Amino acid sequence: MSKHRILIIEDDADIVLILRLKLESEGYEAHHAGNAKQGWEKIITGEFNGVLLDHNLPDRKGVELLEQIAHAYPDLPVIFMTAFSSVPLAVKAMRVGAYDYLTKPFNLDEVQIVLRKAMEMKSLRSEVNQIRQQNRETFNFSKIIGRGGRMSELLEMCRTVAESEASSILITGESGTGKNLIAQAIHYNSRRANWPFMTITCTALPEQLLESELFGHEKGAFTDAKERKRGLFEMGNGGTIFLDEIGDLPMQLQAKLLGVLESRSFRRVGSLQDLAIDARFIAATNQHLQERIREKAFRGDLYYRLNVIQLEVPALRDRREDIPELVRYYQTYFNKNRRHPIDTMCEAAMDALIKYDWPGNVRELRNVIERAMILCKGDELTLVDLPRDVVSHIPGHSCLSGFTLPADGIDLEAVEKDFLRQALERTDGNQTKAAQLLGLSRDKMRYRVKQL
Ligand SMILES: Nc1ncnc2c1ncn2[C@@H]1O[C@H](COP(=O)(O)OP(=O)(O)OP(=O)(O)O)[C@@H](O)[C@H]1O
Repeated sequence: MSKHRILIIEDDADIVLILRLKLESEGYEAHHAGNAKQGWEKIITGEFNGVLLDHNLPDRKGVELLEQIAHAYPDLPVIFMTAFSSVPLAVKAMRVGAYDYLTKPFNLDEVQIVLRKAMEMKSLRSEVNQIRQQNRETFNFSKIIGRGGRMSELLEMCRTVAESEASSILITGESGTGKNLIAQAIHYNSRRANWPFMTITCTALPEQLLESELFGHEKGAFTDAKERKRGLFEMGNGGTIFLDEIGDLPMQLQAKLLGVLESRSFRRVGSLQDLAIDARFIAATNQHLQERIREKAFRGDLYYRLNVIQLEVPALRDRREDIPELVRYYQTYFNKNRRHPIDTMCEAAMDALIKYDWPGNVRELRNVIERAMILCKGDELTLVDLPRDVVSHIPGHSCLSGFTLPADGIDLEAVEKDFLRQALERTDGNQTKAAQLLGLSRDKMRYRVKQL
């Protein structure tokens, strides 16, 4: 690991020497500038991890240079040093962007502690920025596949909603249609992107646990509450709270959630103090909430409160035009783990996928492609690589070849040879075209012709 480079901007040679020795003994690479002009020149030409900046420099006040550095290099931690224990000056330095301050005469251990914390903060900050960047890429709208009419309309709406201030959104659609994906894309493309995206599945927990997951609790609020716990509402403050399977939220919690949405505040279980919340709520369900309202299992008022904006994700069978693009997307995706890529799918197999009803929607399609890529022996996905359910709707699926086995059987090798010969005759010996007629890869065709 390379050493952290620290720049000392200080005109007092004794202090520079002491600092230099201390920094070098702690494994830093120490550099020095004797005035503000030199210091600035070094900063713009060298990659520093931190700066120790004195206030009383011969050519300029340190705090002025600090302001300039903080403006141009907001991620560079500057530790401000002043000879006097001047509280107003230290406050000013912190206000204009110092990471911390030291008053002279300082204890060298203190210098080391402050520097170490600054380096940790800098590396955490760059890690956070990297994760944020990755999330923005992963949850970009362009990663949601489907350019057919219904999907592009929906995605357009999602983009608009993401940029808006809409405080509650309801996403409906069958299981596996991509509600989760859409909720995350909305968050990471909104002004809340740098704040948390908190998610909870309302079916996953018994009522009391769910309540404390959402609201948090005070120490002693119930028997198992050994410590104070921050809930999802508190941790997601500033960001987005995604309530998946909202249709299964117990009635009592529905009333409490409605209270939170209306008052924009909540209380930890066992507390009397209201805490303000500024978050966007996205709820998702694969149930017909209006039916649940009729069954008295869901509150109408909560439904209307959540339903300010409703995004309805179509089932895959209602947007079959997107299937080829999704297949290509997942083939490319699963190719990443393979030594020999499988880039194509025969027409008959694609046709079967387009005609299938996809009760599990995109999730099921993804699994089907993943399985097919594992089972496939050639360089193209074919009907035999698809699960029985998916091909069962093809007429005569039990004999995908379209030929029924005669009662007294056949000579399989003779039949195979015969078909190979017929295919080659029909294509004037062109093996590539003959392979296509037989639904074979070129390699398989070549192998069989050799055997013939
Ligand atoms: N349009 C899409 N493009 C690419 N991948 C998608 C798309 N829609 C869904 N997926 C993928 O399908 C899988 C299921 O999606 P997701 O979990 O978002 O569905 P869901 O509607 O929230 O399901 P459930 O109701 O079961 O929670 C995920 O792997 C997701 O990445």
